[in-house]
Amino acid sequence: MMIHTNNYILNIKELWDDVPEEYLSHKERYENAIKKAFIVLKVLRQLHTGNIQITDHRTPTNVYSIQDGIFRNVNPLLIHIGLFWSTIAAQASTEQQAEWLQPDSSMIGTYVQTELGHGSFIRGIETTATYDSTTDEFILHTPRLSAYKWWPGGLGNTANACLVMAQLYINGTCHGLHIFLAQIRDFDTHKPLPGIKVGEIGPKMGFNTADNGFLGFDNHRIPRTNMLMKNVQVLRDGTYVKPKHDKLTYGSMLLTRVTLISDLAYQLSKAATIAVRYSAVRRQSPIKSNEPERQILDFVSQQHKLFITIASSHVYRVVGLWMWNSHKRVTADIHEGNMGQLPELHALACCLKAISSRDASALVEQCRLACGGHGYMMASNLPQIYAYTTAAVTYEGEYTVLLLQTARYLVKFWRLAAEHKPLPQNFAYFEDYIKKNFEQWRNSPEGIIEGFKAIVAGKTKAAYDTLQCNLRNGREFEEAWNMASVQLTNASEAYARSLLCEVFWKETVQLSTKVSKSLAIVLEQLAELYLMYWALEKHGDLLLYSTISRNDIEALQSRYEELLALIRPNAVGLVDAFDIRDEVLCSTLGAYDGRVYERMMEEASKSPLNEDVVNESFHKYIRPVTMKNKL
Ligand SMILES: CCCCC/C=C\C/C=C\C/C=C\CCCCC(=O)SCCNC(=O)CCNC(=O)[C@H](O)C(C)(C)COP(=O)(O)OP(=O)(O)OC[C@H]1O[C@@H](n2cnc3c(N)ncnc32)[C@H](O)[C@@H]1OP(=O)(O)O
Ligand SMILES: Cc1cc2nc3c(=O)[nH]c(=O)nc-3n(C[C@H](O)[C@H](O)[C@H](O)COP(=O)(O)OP(=O)(O)OC[C@H]3O[C@@H](n4cnc5c(N)ncnc54)[C@H](O)[C@@H]3O)c2cc1C
Repeated sequence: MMIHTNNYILNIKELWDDVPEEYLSHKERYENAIKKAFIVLKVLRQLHTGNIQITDHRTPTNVYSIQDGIFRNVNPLLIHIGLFWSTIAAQASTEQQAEWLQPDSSMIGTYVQTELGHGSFIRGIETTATYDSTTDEFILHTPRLSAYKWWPGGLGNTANACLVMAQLYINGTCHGLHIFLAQIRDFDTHKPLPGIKVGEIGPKMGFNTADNGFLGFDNHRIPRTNMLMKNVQVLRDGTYVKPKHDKLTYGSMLLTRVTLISDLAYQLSKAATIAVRYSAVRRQSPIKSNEPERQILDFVSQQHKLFITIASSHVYRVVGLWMWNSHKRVTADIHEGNMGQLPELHALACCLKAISSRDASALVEQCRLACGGHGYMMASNLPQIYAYTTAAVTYEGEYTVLLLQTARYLVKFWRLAAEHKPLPQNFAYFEDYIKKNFEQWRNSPEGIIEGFKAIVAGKTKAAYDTLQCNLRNGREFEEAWNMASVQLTNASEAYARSLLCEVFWKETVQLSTKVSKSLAIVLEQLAELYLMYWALEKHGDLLLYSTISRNDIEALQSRYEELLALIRPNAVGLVDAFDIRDEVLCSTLGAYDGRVYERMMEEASKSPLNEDVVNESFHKYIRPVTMKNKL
C-alpha cells in the first residue's frame, strides 16, 4: 500500500484523544499511551518490512515528530526504539544481531544502566554478572538495595527484555562494566520471570507516560552468549578478550548525546512557534498612549526574549547535524580499528549535550513566561515542553558531570600549550593566548568568534593554574581537580559556546551561497543575532579576556537592537517555516489560525469540573459550612 505518512497517521482515530491527557489518572495515562505506542510500532514495522510504502520523503522523522502530538508526553517505547535496538546494532556481534534484530521479534526492550545508588559515576554500579563456566551462563545479581536498577524508560510495565549494564566477574576477577541482554518477563503471560523483581517508580515532573522502572535480580541466569560481544568477548572457557578501547561500552551514551542536540532544537522550535504566534495575536497596552493596543511582539523586550529562541533552534539544528556527521565519520574509523578521534568526539558531545539541554530548557521557560498567564495553562503545551526539555539536563549524563569530562580534554591541551609542545590546529589559539598574540577587537561575527576563543583560553588557563596551585600545596590530583571544578566547568561552558558560534556562523555563511539572496539575508541576520546576544551576555568575560572596549560593547548593543528590528517583520514567517502541524504543537496559543481565545474557551469546556452546573462537592463540603455559618 502506498501512503503519505502524515495523513495516514493523522487519520488513525485511536491515536488522538478526546479528553486531554492531563485529566487522566497516572494509570490511565500509561494505558492510553501504551495503546497508541503499539499502533505506532505496527506502522513502523510495516514501513520497515515494506508492507506499506511511503510517498513523502522524510518518513522516520515524520513519524518521530508526529509522535510528540500523539503522546503529548513521551512514547513509552522511546527507549525500545531509540536505545535498545541501537545498542544491539552497535555493540552486539554479527551472529547476535542476526538473532535479536528481527523486525517481528517478541522482545520489547529497554536500556538498564542507572541504579538507586549510582547514575553519574557508572564505575560505581553494583549489579554483578558472574560467569559460571560449569553451565556456560552469567548470573545476574543485585547485591543490595542501592544496586537496584532505577529509572530506565519502559521498564516498569512495558519491557519484557533489557540491556543491563553490570560488573563482569570471571574467576573472582572484576573486568568492569559490560552489557548483557536479559529477558525479564514471560513473552506470553508478561509475568516477571523467577528471580526478577520489577516495577514502576511513580509519578515524575514529566515523562509520565514512559513507565520508568526499577529492577532487581536474584541470581538470575542468562546464557554466556547474551553478553554483547562485538567489541569484547568471554569465551567458553572463561577467557576474557579485551576491547580495543575500554570506553566502547559507553558508545550508546555517546550516540544518544549526539542525537539529543537535534531533538532539543526541535523542542525549541515548538516553543518558539507557540510564543511568537501568540505574541502576534495578543495585544496588550498601547506603546503611545493615543494609539490602539499593540501586538506584544512589537515590544522590543519581547523580541529580545523570543528571537534568540528562534536563532537557537537553528543553531542546534545545524550543530546537531554537524555532530551527527562527525559521529558517522568516527564510527567508520573505529570500525577500521582507528580510535584516534574518539576522545575528541566524546569531549564535544559532552559539552554540547550539556549546554544544548540547559539552553533549551531555559529558553522554553522564557517562551512560557513570554506568554504571560496563559503560558501557565497546560493547554498552551509550554509546561509539558519544559518538563520534557529540562529532564535532558540530567539524563544521559548530568550537566556538570559532562562539563567536567570536556574539561579533562581542555586541560590536556592547555598543558601542551603551557609546556610549549605542538598543538592541533583547532587549539592553536591556546598558544596565541600564552604568547599574548591578541587580535585587535573587531565588532563582527568573526571578531566575536575570536573573542570567545580568548575566553576559552583565559578560563582554561585560570582553571589550570588553580589546579597546579592546589597540587603545589600538596593536594592529590583528584582533590585538586575537585577544588578547581567551578572554574573547570566554566571553561567547558565557554568552549561549547565558542563551538556553537563558530560552527553556526560558518555553516550559515556557506548555506547562504546556496539559497536565494533574500533568504540568505534573513539567515545571516539570525546567525549574527545569536552571536551578538551571547557577546552581550558574556561581555564581562570579553572585557576580562579579549581586547574589547566599552565603546565596542555599546556598538554591539546598538547592532543587536537593529537586528531585532530587522527580524521583526519576518518573525511569524520564521516560525511558520519550522512547519510544525497544529496536531503536533497541541497548543491553544500557538495554532496556525491564531484563534487563541476561542481555542482556550473550547479547551476549558473539556474540564470535568464543568460537567455539572453544581459540583457534588458543594452539597458534601461547602454548603454544610457556609449554611451553618449563616444560621
Ligand atoms: C533515547 C533515545 C535515543 C534517541 C534520542 C532522541 C531523542 C531523545 C529524546 C528523549 C530521550 C528519552 C529518554 C532519555 C533516555 C535517557 C537514558 C539514560 O539516561 S541512560 C543512562 C545515562 N547515564 C549516563 O550518561 C552516566 C554518565 N556517566 C558517565 O558517562 C561516566 O560515568 C563518566 C562520567 C564518563 C565517567 O566514566 P568512568 O568513571 O568510567 O571514566 P573514567 O575512568 O574517569 O575515565 C574517563 C575517561 O574515559 C573517557 N570517556 C568517558 N566516556 C567516554 C565515551 N562515551 N567515549 C569515549 N571516551 C569516554 C574520558 O574522555 C576520559 O578519558 P581521559 O581523560 O583520557 O582519561
Ligand atoms: C527522565 C529520565 C529518564 C531516564 N532514563 C534512563 C534510562 O532509560 N536508563 C537509565 O539507565 N537511566 C535513565 N535515567 C537516569 C539518568 O541517566 C541519571 O539520573 C543521570 O545520569 C544522572 O545521574 P544521577 O541521578 O545519579 O545524579 P547524581 O550524579 O547523583 O547528581 C546529583 C548532583 O551531584 C552532582 N555530581 C555528581 N557527581 C559529580 C562529580 N563527579 N563532580 C561534580 N558533581 C557531581 C551533579 O552535578 C548533581 O548536581 C533517566 C533519568 C531521567 C530523569
